[in-house]
Amino acid sequence: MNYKDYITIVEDWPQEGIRFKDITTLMQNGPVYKKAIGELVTFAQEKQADVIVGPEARGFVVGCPVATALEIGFVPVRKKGKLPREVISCEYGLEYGKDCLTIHKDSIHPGQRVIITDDLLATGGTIEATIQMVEELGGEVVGLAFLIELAYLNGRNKLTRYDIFSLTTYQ
Ligand SMILES: O=P(O)(O)OC[C@H]1O[C@H](OP(=O)(O)OP(=O)(O)O)[C@H](O)[C@@H]1O
Ligand SMILES: Nc1ncnc2[nH]cnc12
Repeated sequence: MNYKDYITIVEDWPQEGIRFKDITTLMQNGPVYKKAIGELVTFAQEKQADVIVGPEARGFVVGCPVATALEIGFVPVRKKGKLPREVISCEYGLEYGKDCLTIHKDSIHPGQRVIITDDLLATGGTIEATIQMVEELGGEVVGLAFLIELAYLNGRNKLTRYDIFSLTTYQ
């Protein structure tokens, strides 16, 4: 399966110079979406994940189906001001801008094996911030799983301690 056939590249969006990888066209194709999620499920299963963590918003469309397939929990990481109970937070930089992520303080139990999922690894800022919060709560990050990796932004270099799985890579 060549997943790139189902991902749409949008030039100069959301700003000039960015080649945006739009996964909505992949998600619209039921069998392809299912196959993509299935590959991430296999990775999470091999890693014996206890819980899946995913950052808003596209991390949800990847992480939630993986969690339900494995019958394990899903923990949302959200942008500041969205989670209703006590949180810890972490600032991070993006390919286009910067932001602050949060996670509920009681969402991860010490020693839990955590897989972090997202649609795309770019600079690695989002995942680095997510890892920092999961580890602060005592979780063990046993793997990182993506649909897409943008190799030219070198996100991997920030994440050398972790096992990374990506379905398709753009050079
Ligand atoms: O590796 P990085 O440089 O951190 O970039 C990758 C992140 O950027 C995008 O999310 P975005 O913050 O645009 O939010 P969205 O999912 O709500 O669209 C994408 O879904 C990843 O989470
Ligand atoms: N080029 C890109 N396409 C889609 N999502 C992104 N998130 C960060 N960079 C991105």
